[in-house]
Amino acid sequence: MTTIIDGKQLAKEVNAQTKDRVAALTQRGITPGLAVIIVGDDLASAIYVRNKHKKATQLGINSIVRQLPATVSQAELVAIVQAYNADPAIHGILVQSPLPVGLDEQAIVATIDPAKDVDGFHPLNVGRLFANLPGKYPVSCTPRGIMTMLDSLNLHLRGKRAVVVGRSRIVGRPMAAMLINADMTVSVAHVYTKDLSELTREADVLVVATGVTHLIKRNDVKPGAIVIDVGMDRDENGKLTGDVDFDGVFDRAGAITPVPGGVGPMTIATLMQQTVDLCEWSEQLGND
Ligand SMILES: Nc1nc2c(c(=O)[nH]1)N[C@@H](CN(C=O)c1ccc(C(=O)N[C@@H](CCC(=O)O)C(=O)O)cc1)CN2
Repeated sequence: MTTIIDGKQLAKEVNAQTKDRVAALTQRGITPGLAVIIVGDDLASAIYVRNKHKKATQLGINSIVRQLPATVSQAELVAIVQAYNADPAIHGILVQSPLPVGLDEQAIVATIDPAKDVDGFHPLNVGRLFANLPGKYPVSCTPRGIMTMLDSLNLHLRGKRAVVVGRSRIVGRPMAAMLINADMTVSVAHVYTKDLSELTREADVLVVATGVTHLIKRNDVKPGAIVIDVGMDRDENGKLTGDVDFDGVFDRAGAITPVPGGVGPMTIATLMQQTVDLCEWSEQLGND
């Protein structure tokens, strides 16, 4: 029987733990602080940022949302990041992606203090992840949330085959690194990959993050595979759907994430978890 991996329920469990950790910090006179910078008027980004603010506030995190006009200059944006870098009440800083055309997102992310890089996008933290360095550092929230989902299934990942479809900075690349670090044999497919279906059919764990509606169909999936859908696409009726044809794949997979209600809620829960990690690490309170 196929397991539907309930991201909403798992996010609730992660958030409950985060709330307890925030309460313990608050008792010691420390409140985790999160600064979210959003530039321009992209509707989807505005909704995601509102959801982050709402969740952070519910958990007792001090959340600051800095809304900036699309006309803000690169230098002004860098100055704002630097001010949060210097603010001891702020433990996590993120710049909502995408930024309007004309702003250099990579350059701005590189000005975030790596110890406050709650998205795990700073080149230093990306390098640490890819080198599988020991120690405490933030990593990209969506793939970290997916690793939490895989952990919840109590699988034996070592030596199994993983295929990641998509090579984005936010999901595909860090996902591949985390799966390699979990001792899986990992392939990364992308728009130039030939015979995609031949590759995906080998996957014990298939992660799809392409933005192509229903790219993955029943015959692209190995029977019993774990299928993780990171897609957030709109079908012809405007309904939210994923990169995987859920109805076609459902009874062939061993476990599968729905869209909505799968990976998305885990991204925000992991962001909150990581804000508290950064706060604890800065106070040297975190466990190994
Ligand atoms: N700085 C960042 N920018 C972006 C990130 C990120 O991790 N850091 N990820 C995405 C957007 N994102 C968070 O920022 C995000 C997207 C979607 C969801 C989510 O919960 N989706 C719901 C459905 C929501 C809907 O109905 O539209 C779900 O899947 O159930 C959470 C976070 C790009 N930018």
